[in-house]
Amino acid sequence: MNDVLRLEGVGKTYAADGPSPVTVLAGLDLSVARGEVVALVAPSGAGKSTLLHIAGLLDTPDTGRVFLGGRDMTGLPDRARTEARRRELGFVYQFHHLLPEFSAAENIVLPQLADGVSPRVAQTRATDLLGRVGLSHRADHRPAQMSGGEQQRVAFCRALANQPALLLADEPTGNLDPETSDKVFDVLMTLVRETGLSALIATHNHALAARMDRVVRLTAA
Ligand SMILES: Nc1ncnc2c1ncn2[C@@H]1O[C@H](COP(=O)(O)OP(=O)(O)OP(=O)(O)O)[C@@H](O)[C@H]1O
Repeated sequence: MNDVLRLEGVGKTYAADGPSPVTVLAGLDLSVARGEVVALVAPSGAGKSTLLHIAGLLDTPDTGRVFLGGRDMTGLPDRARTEARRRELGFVYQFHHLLPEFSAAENIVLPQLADGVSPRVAQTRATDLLGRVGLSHRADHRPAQMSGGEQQRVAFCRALANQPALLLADEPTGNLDPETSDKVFDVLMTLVRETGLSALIATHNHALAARMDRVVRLTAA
């Protein structure tokens, strides 16, 4: 079994016990193979964020199962889910969410220290990643001293610093102008390919989606 992520028959209904329940996902099957980059394309409201939250172990489905690296995550206690999330997943969002009072390098180092990586190894990884995204010269800059595209490139480095098995990205270049978005997306794809990472990347941009290995379209449940 070579899937990094597998969702089997996943369903989610909000306020299932309320007067007007909203079924967002119903019987959804989805998998990401090792080394595969999958685009998730969905009209607004179709459940893209809900799906990424479930895949990212931040939310639980009402029905179905979630496997990470072949291991069934369904029904695991919160602590085990948090542990799996930290060890196996990297997240990138539309906004960078970098810590404003720390430099680019520190933003990449700190989460690693929290995960028990030694300061020397954490610093080496940060230096390597910043070099890969062309930001060696910005290592000591704080987020406010960088452009939007640069901030997002640092966020990519942070997501990869713990060497996750799977990257989950929600509109990773969605807040950038089209030209910058294309360039920054190139950087992300190069980084993903060079590291052999598997990824599930949500985007509204069909041209970007077409550059991934496979496109999964989500329709309203
Ligand atoms: N906590 C909640 N309680 C009730 N309904 C919710 C909740 N969260 C989301 N929904 C509803 O579920 C549907 C899907 O939400 P979701 O955020 O997954 O959509 P999305 O596809 O990510 O949309 P967008 O691309 O616009 O961000 C929406 O109709 C939303 O109103």
